[in-house]
Amino acid sequence: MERLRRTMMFVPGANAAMLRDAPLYGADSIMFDLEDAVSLKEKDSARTLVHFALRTFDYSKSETVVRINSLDTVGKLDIEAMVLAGVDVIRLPKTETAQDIVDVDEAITEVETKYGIEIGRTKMMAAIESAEGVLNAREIAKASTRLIGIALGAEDYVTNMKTKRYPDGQELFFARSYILHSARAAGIAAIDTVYSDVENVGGFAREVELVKQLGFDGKSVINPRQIPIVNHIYAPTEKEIQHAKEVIWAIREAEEKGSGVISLKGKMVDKPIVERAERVIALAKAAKLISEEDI
Ligand SMILES: CC(C)(COP(=O)(O)OP(=O)(O)OC[C@H]1O[C@@H](n2cnc3c(N)ncnc32)[C@H](O)[C@@H]1OP(=O)(O)O)[C@@H](O)C(=O)NCCC(=O)NCCSC(=O)C[C@@](O)(CC(=O)O)C(=O)O
Ligand SMILES: [Mg+2]
Repeated sequence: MERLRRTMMFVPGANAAMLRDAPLYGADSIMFDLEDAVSLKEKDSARTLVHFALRTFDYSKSETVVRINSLDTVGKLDIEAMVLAGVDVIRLPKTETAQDIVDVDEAITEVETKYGIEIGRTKMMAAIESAEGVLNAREIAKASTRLIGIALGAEDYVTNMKTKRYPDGQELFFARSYILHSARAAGIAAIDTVYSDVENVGGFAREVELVKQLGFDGKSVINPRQIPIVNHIYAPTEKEIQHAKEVIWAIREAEEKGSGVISLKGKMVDKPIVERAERVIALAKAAKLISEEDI
């Protein structure tokens, strides 16, 4: 079953208390930041802190992600420390081209080889935060077999586009759509950007509704208070769960009879409908609306 990534919570790498408490909030992925949330003079100490946090604290209920600095600054040092600490995913910020991904992939391979770690164990994701990055998203998404997803970084993106973020998100429509299509074409996850106004719960909820409707797997969040809002919006309704169960029961019955298509209450049920039903069940299990054994 595909891993759920409804929430990917940024945790500033230089903040020891936040690193310690991060697993308490139930984010699907915890994203330790060594890039923009860390000042230049704290880069080395943040790297050491995150390395030891990964080796010390129990993050096993979440996927661990580290946002590194670019390779032309201290990115290689970040990669070595994080791969050695066993991080699940390295996130490259401000990805502009497929070559950026190939370069990070090679740097990871070098470290895995040096320390006898299985080649390919460390996964990658790319954050796309500029016009150039968006236009190259299709190639970026297919640039490495390590890639588990691509994400929009809207604060940098709107700056590059000489605009700002508006409540209705129209300025992000092309970037969101293109990133989403690129991810789907490559068979990887698409993660939407952060919503920086933590106090604006209504605005955040509207944005989550929109990106869920578009098809994003989930959203980057910056504060634990945003996690239950995303989980609530991504949770299927009782009616959706019941329908998904009926679809799966119907297709199981059809398969027993040697058929891949069946009619349920007058509507055709085939492969894409079954796939959607399976995602509803996975989301319902993650939201603990049904038990693991239920279906
Ligand atoms: C926003 C705020 C200052 C609010 O503080 P407040 O203090 O008002 O928060 P409260 O709610 O009062 O906190 C209640 C309790 O939760 C703890 N707690 C809070 N946040 C926590 C957390 N993240 N992790 C663990 N613990 C946390 C806190 O320590 C407290 O613990 P305790 O004291 O024990 O009760 C704070 O959240 C925060 O710093 N967020 C992270 C910001 C960050 O990482 N920015 C960089 C990534 S974006 C970027 O770079 C743009 C991007 O690149 C993005 C892209 O690429 O997508 C682009 O271009 O768009
Ligand atoms: Mg950014």
